[in-house]
Amino acid sequence: MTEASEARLMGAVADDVERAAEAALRPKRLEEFVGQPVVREQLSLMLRAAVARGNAPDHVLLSGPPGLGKTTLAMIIAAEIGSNLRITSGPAIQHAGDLAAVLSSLEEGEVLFIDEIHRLARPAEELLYSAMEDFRVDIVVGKGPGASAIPLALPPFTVVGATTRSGLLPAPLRDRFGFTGHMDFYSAAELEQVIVRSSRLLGVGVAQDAAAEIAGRSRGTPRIANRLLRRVRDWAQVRGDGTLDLNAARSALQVYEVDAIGLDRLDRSVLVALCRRFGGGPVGLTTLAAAVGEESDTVETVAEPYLVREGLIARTPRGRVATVAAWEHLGLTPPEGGALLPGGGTQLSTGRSTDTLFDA
Ligand SMILES: Nc1ncnc2c1ncn2[C@@H]1O[C@H](COP(=O)(O)OP(=O)(O)OP(=O)(O)O)[C@@H](O)[C@H]1O
Repeated sequence: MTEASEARLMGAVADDVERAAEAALRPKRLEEFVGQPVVREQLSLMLRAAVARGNAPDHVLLSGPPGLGKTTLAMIIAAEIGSNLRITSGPAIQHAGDLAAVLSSLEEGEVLFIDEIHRLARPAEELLYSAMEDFRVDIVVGKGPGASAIPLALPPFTVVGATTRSGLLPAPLRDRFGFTGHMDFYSAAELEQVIVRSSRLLGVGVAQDAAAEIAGRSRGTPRIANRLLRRVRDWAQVRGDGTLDLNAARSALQVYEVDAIGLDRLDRSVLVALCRRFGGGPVGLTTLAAAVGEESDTVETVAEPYLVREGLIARTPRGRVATVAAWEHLGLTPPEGGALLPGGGTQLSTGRSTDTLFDA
């Protein structure tokens, strides 16, 4: 085995370990789900009403950045209505036939979770329209002029779609969801609750100030909060006395290069490239992503929403721009008369939902 393939294999094993660790920490019921009070209340009402009527609930669309709990909520929806969850994703369905196979195997009342639904291939997306609206699909048999469509009735079921890019969903698909939940970044207090709950499940105690420290550096994201908690636990076990205290939290986060406001390597390399290489911008997303050696999609969906929310960068019609706060965060002096937004861009850091940012 070459070094590169060995490294890939190790990466895949590490991913599996992380996924298993994540799965163990997922809340199973709505009442255990921390934060997102609006989505939680709306969903709770809808699910209870559907259960009381004995119907499959309306289709649900969940939108927001990665790691905020969309998959977890899909699992909770199935659990709350006492049904099965079937999981697939937009990129996994390349042909309408793939989707037809999934749909025709659904049983009454099941929940079909389609992750990254904005990445469904167009023919599959069109097939989904009739499946969602009329619980029917037309299976096309043969090709060319001799092709015919055989209608197939489906039992009632519920689609839960998840997307990091709701702006990319075509209107006819978006309209077929009876409920849309916009997931926002979590507050530090909510993340603290997530961390305390997870540490209980991991069988370790975490000091309140350590939980607050981890929460403050988790980029508003429970997945990151749980991941950092596990790294702090590693540090405490290997270099400390096993106690998850403030010293362990700070030391571990330093080792893992998570800075005081939670920016990680990718976030910082985006900021550094923007300020140092492009003089603060404006610069196009593709150029910026190439400069940090990442896919545009990764920069746009993983790094950017949080940097925008923190008022460190702004999206303008001419490209991405570093704000005064970004230069200050990197310990650099902003250029005189550069393309900086007034007020360090802080006007973008308040009151805007993540969805607006994505759709901007
Ligand atoms: N509200 C919450 N309360 C407690 N833990 C949560 C909550 N939301 C998410 N988590 C934890 O964060 C992890 C990531 O959540 P999940 O996989 O549901 O995110 P996602 O939005 O589906 O991400 P992606 O879009 O990347 O698939 C899960 O392991 C879960 O334990």
